[in-house]
Amino acid sequence: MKRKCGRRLIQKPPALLRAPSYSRKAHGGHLSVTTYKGYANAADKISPVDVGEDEVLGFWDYEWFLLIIIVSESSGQLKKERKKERKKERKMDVQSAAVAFGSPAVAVAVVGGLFFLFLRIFLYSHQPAAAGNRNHLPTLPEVPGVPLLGNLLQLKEKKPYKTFTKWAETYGPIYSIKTGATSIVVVSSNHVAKEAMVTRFDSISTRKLTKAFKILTADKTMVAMSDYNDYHKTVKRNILTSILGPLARNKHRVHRDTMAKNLSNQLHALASSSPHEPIILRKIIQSQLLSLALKQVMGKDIMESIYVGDLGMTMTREEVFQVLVTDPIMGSIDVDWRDFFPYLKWIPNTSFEKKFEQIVVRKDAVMKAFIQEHTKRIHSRESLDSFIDYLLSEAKPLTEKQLLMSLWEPIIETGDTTMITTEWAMYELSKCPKKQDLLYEEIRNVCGSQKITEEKLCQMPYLSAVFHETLRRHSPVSIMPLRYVHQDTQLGGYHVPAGTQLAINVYGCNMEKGIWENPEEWNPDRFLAENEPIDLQRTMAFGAGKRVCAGAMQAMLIACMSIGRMVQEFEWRLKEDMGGDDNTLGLTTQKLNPMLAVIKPRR
Ligand code: HEM
Repeated sequence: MKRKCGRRLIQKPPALLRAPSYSRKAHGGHLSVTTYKGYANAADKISPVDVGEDEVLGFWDYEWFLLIIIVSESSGQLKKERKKERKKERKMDVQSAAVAFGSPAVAVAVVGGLFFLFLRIFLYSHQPAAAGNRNHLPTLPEVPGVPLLGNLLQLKEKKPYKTFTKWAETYGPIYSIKTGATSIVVVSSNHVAKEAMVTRFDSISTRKLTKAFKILTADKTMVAMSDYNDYHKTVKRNILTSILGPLARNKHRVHRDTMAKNLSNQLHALASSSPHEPIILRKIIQSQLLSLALKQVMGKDIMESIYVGDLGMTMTREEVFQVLVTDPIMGSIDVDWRDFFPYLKWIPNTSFEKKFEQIVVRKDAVMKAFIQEHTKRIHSRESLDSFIDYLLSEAKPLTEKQLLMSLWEPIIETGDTTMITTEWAMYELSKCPKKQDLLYEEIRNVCGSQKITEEKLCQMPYLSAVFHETLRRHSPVSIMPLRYVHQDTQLGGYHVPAGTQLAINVYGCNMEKGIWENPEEWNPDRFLAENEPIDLQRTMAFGAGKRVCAGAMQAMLIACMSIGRMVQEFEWRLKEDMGGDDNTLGLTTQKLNPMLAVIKPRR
């Protein structure tokens, strides 16, 4: 068969060679392929734009044509030749072009490129083995894959937690897979996950980030993505002292109370202006969480919009949320094939890098605009007592990059996972009126005619059960950011060699049949059987051990107060046809379709 050369062939592989690919549309649980086109131009629109099928190559397209790309990218000489050839004759393939044009340089480049590639693969796969299995423990069960690609072709979803969970039924709670040249140990059991995060922490305390995460986190400059080292301890102390620790939480109580009040006011306004129209709860919560985070971090919320000087444009609150929270979260599930083939990292993947750099440029531009606003307030001698004031005065000086990341981190952490939990909880309660009634009864018994307050939360076991069951059934972080095994260790009775990556499949842990009865069912009652207060680490949703979520208490207070207040004041029903809609989107498990609910104020 005569092959056609260049982009067309790469973009449209023959049907048989195409991997059983994911759909490119964001419907019915499939993935959407979006790009952030035009970010280089400051005046451009912010929302991600759907692009046509031919414009974007999915990772699976790349797999099959990896070798072609390698050969062609491995030589600058070849690149030039190819450009010339494209102009002259689009139909010729690389090999035949070398012969047809009689260019020995191209042929040499092709052979040289291949030789170089295979040498690198050989050297990579013959690296000295790790220290060895001195305890003679069994080696991990392996999920069979294919040479070179390992299990990549079996991982069709970008968020493979469901596939990992299915494999656990065959290969057990801990097994190993290969993604290209990288070995990953997957843990889908509560017990083994805790062993990894607590008992064996000393051997698994670092991270190896994907290219996307490296760019987004300015190479581990965030608390949550850093290695466990002195930098981590400094920035974690900062965030605990100023926002998340017990004293800081008390200080920010006023902002959480204001959030609950504003949420209620906004819902009442909507219910009275258009009582039969469904509301999109997500938008309202996002706006309130942005206010709360900005008050904690910068000392002040923005009004309707903010001028972002570096981009030369004014952004609305929704656009700010998009740039600071949604774009980075949605962007970070994108895969750079070089993550799977470290010996190929010398090959440029400029479109991928550019896309992430643009996300970072816009995020940093918005954060700088907030800092400028704050500087004006310093000059006008306002009394200031927020996270930025703490970082600028009391804490160990940070570089500009570290300052920007430190300020941004609580905004994205507050804006995403807490919103996801609250939306899923309200979705489940709206779907099941009986459970909603039980919660309403509890609130009425405890609060009477008073508004729900944080002090009352400890008297409401059903509300707590609703929160924890939502974290279990819809774990916002379905797979923990990968950890790196930096010295030989053991897990679940198996030998785990240094150099392995570790994926803790939180979704799998929370679907473990031996621990949870009918795990697919959302049923808060399962937490009521326990007589003691619910352990925050019971569902693994916040992680465990030294890297356990530092914002768990804040998340619980915000989510429980919001859920409680919304059920106390309104009756919630899903808009028709919204049932059975469990699909998710993004790095965290945001509902694919925003919840649409009709609300009726309670008397
Ligand atoms: C329901 C909401 C939340 C969930 C499910 C959640 C989940 C997690 C998880 C799973 C980790 C551990 C990652 C790992 O071990 O690799 C983590 C870490 C962290 N989270 Fe959260 N989180 C939530 C809300 C928040 C909030 C609101 C904040 C702060 C504003 C926050 C701040 C942090 C920080 C700073 C860390 C890093 C802790 C460390 O590495 O020492 N989280 N979170």
